[in-house]
Amino acid sequence: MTNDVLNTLRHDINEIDSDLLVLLAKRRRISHGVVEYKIANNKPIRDEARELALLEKLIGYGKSLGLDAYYVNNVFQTILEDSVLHQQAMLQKNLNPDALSETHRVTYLGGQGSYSQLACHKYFSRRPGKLIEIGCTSFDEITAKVENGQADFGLLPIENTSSGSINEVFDLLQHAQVSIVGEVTHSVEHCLLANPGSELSQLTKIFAHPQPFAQCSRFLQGLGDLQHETCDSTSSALQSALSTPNSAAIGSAQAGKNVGLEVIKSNLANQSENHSRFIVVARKPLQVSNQIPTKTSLIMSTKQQAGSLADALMIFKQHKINLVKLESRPTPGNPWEEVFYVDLEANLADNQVKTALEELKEHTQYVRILGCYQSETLQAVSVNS
Ligand SMILES: O=C(O)C(=O)C[C@]1(C(=O)O)C=C[C@@H](O)C=C1
Repeated sequence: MTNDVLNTLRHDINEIDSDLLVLLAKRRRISHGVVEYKIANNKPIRDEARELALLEKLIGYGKSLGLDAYYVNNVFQTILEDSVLHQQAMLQKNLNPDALSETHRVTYLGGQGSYSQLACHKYFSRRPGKLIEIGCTSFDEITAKVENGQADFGLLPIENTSSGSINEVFDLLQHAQVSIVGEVTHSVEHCLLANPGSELSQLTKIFAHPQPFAQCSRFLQGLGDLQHETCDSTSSALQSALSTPNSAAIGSAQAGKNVGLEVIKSNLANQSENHSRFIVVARKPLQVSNQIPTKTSLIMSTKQQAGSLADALMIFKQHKINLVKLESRPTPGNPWEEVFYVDLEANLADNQVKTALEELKEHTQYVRILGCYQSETLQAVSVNS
């Protein structure tokens, strides 16, 4: 095949890809129109029966065109997720017009290229407005700036599929005067990044935030006794790698490219599906529409007697409230006493939930609602193909 033939084929592919983008943008605009109907008619945003029918039809049609079911399903699940999350964000904006203003001042950990920045861009891409980014060097600084009004929102990583819960953030939530108003998950693809021309065998030192170190522990063990230097954020790890000979940093390929570092090894995380979940905090709670999947997070300490945690959890069962996360942390100043973090699939505006939370007070020493927010961890509909 000559170069000319390759160029022609690539030109054709480029045109098709552009056409696909035009169609995707058009589809998204139409889906925005559906929200108006759903607001006017108080219908849930998600219609799983419609999604299933749509996927089955598309998979069937795809087969007739020689496209396998797995491929078609994956592509359209992504499109549907985008559509649902955009619709939800629009509905929330409609319900909280003052709180979700045209300018979002957002604090997050690190600066250019940090995973928190990527998650921030993802979250606010669905919430149009001017984004003013405030990179911070600690989780405390992130919440302090929200508390004192220097920022409208703060983004905090709360858990990761490889390294588990981020305890520092759970502990911070015990005393921070903020409300959880949102969540976003972001896939974290760790790469080893070094100055151009560097080789793995020449490295003597690796810079990273403690989280990437934990999430890539198996790969790092395999490298032998290289020096590990922990940094405040991925952005500062990248800067250190840039200025230190024979060193590398752990970060995303995009972050490396932004500062002039090259990928010398990719897919470093212990789990191939490495995702982080971030919470979005604000000074005041937001109202959450009953038309969208909602989570409520709370902290509670139970009475110091046998069965008190089980009694507290039974209340959720009795009220048919699904518990999606339960985490325990020590209570500061009270050794061996635990405080429990609970995530529920529940909306605080729901009477059933209000009753359950009243009953919960009878079985606990202390309950504090951390926030009620739209759930962005969507369960995809499953298609038999
Ligand atoms: O058909 C609808 O009700 C829509 O809102 C559109 C759409 C889609 O993007 O296709 C989005 C969300 C629903 O869960 C189902 C389908």
